[in-house]
Amino acid sequence: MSSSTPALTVDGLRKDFGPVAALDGRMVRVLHGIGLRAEFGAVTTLLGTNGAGKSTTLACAQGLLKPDGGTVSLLGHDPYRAGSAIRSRVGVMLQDGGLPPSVRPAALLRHVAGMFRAPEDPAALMARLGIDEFAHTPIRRLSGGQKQRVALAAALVGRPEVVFLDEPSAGLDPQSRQTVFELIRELRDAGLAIVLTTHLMDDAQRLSDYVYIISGGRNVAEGTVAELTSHEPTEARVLEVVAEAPLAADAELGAAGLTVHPDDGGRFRIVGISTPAHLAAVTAWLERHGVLPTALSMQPRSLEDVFLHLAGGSGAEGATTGLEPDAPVDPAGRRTPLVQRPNGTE
Ligand SMILES: Nc1ncnc2c1ncn2[C@@H]1O[C@H](COP(=O)(O)OP(=O)(O)OP(=O)(O)O)[C@@H](O)[C@H]1O
Repeated sequence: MSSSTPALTVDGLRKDFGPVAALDGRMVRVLHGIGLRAEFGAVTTLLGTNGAGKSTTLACAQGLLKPDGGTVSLLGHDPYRAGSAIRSRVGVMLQDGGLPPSVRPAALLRHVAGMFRAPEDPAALMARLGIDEFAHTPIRRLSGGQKQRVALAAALVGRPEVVFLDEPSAGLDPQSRQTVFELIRELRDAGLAIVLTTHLMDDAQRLSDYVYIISGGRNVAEGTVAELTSHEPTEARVLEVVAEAPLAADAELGAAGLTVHPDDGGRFRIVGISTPAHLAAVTAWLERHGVLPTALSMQPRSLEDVFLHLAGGSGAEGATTGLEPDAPVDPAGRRTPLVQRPNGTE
């Protein structure tokens, strides 16, 4: 990343919600000291499971929510207090769009463009994003993916310096997703700071210059995709063996740190980190069982492998690190499981 002043700096960000009636009126802490930087000319991604705290972090970074601790600097200002001083320089695409249902996309984009001194040409933006096909249909009649494209256009029409995109590919078909990705890369190349959230590994891996993985309202890892997927040389590659033989699971392989994934077609895959010891364990096991694999490969570790490892080996959807993100806050600021009662509240 460049050494110039970042577009966005977040340090030690804390956010509490409540009081929550279901928790006897206690507050819940959802952000526990999040830190991040977003540079101009880069796509910075907040990657996390549902409920990790991505949207809350973005809302604080945009000045929509007041932090309960820590600092946020957006274009050199505290966004919560700066108001109009920075609003025209920031584009925001919210989850669920927040679009007025009875307005038509063309009218909406012309209206939003009219609020800025040097906006994009709404017609050109609509053509680029394929909105012209439904430019005169009321927003409430549009599909989720069509609304998503209108929301993106509304975020970009003012020619912002920083753009916040919350789950930008949600609901898009593959072609629209490709168009949106190309546009995001172009904006990045034109020098904009792009901050996006996603829980989709593929989006993060394809788009990001720098990734912050957050879980339970905390930073758990950060780096470029290359750094995150390869900074541990011994864990940089994933070992995969495919064989056509009925097999469910194997304790011997499990003990060696390898997992067996059967599929419907009677094949199975043995997956693990490609250390020499694992390779030796697998080949010895194959020999003992008289199985000749149809494929044996060592692949680069993907962002998903890193993420699942950090999230405790469960699926990306709903993976946790052991404590729920909205667990109550104890007096010392530590999260506690929901079943336990803290002695006090904040
Ligand atoms: N107003 C609120 N009151 C209480 N809890 C809230 C409130 N807003 C968010 N939360 C909780 O804060 C946590 C973080 O929510 P947030 O929307 O930031 O997560 P996220 O990572 O963006 O998730 P998703 O991918 O599902 O959008 C969640 O547990 C959520 O239930």
